[in-house]
Amino acid sequence: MLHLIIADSELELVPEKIRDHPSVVNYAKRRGKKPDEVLLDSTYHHSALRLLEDGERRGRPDIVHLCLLNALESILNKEGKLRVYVHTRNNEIIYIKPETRLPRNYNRFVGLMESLFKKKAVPEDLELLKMEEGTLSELLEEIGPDGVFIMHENGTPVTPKKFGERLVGYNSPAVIVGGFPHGDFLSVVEGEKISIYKEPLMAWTIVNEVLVNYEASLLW
Ligand SMILES: C[S@@+](CC[C@H](N)C(=O)[O-])C[C@H]1O[C@@H](n2cnc3c(N)ncnc32)[C@H](O)[C@@H]1O
Repeated sequence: MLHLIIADSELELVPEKIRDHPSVVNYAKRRGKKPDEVLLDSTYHHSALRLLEDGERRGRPDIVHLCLLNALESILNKEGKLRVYVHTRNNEIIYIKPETRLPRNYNRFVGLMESLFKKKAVPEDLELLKMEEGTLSELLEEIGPDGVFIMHENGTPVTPKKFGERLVGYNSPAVIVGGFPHGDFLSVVEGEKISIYKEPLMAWTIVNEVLVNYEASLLW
């Protein structure tokens, strides 16, 4: 079983500091919601983001959406060999049941995340997605992996194929991918840093490469 963690993800409700900014107020009104009920989104809140610390990297629910679509629709997940978690910059953890079918449409995904922030579990009966407070270290402690790998452009260079072959040597490895567009991890955890390409790649590309190469070594 592979544990995939999308870590330090830029997924959050609009922070209090910019809730009365015109870009936020108008956006919330258009969507029939209150400013404290909507996700921060760099596409719509670009001018307000400049007022926030780390504003250049925040408000990227699209990264989480693409990583989750790729992971949940993977052969590895369909074979029951994958668990996926999202850890956010504000130390929330989203637990996702493998049978979850996420909306393909981005706007519907945003609506789903907003209701998860509000209710802490969606749908309330099945709890396919559940949100709890927790740091990345606490999540790792709970999972108890026998290997921790941090995907990082400055890590030890390994080809994707060789990395897949290495991962199958573990019973339940954890692989951490950054759910942010620029810069480095905010969380500090122990683990082996791995680079699978000479340049930085998008988080969802790394997710695909890791899952496909692990699957190839594990199943075929
Ligand atoms: C878009 S990157 C993060 C931003 C990157 N530091 C930059 O400034 O361009 C998102 C994540 O993908 C993973 N990643 C990106 N390139 C990688 C590479 N060449 N090898 C391994 N992981 C990589 C890392 O986990 C990283 O945190």
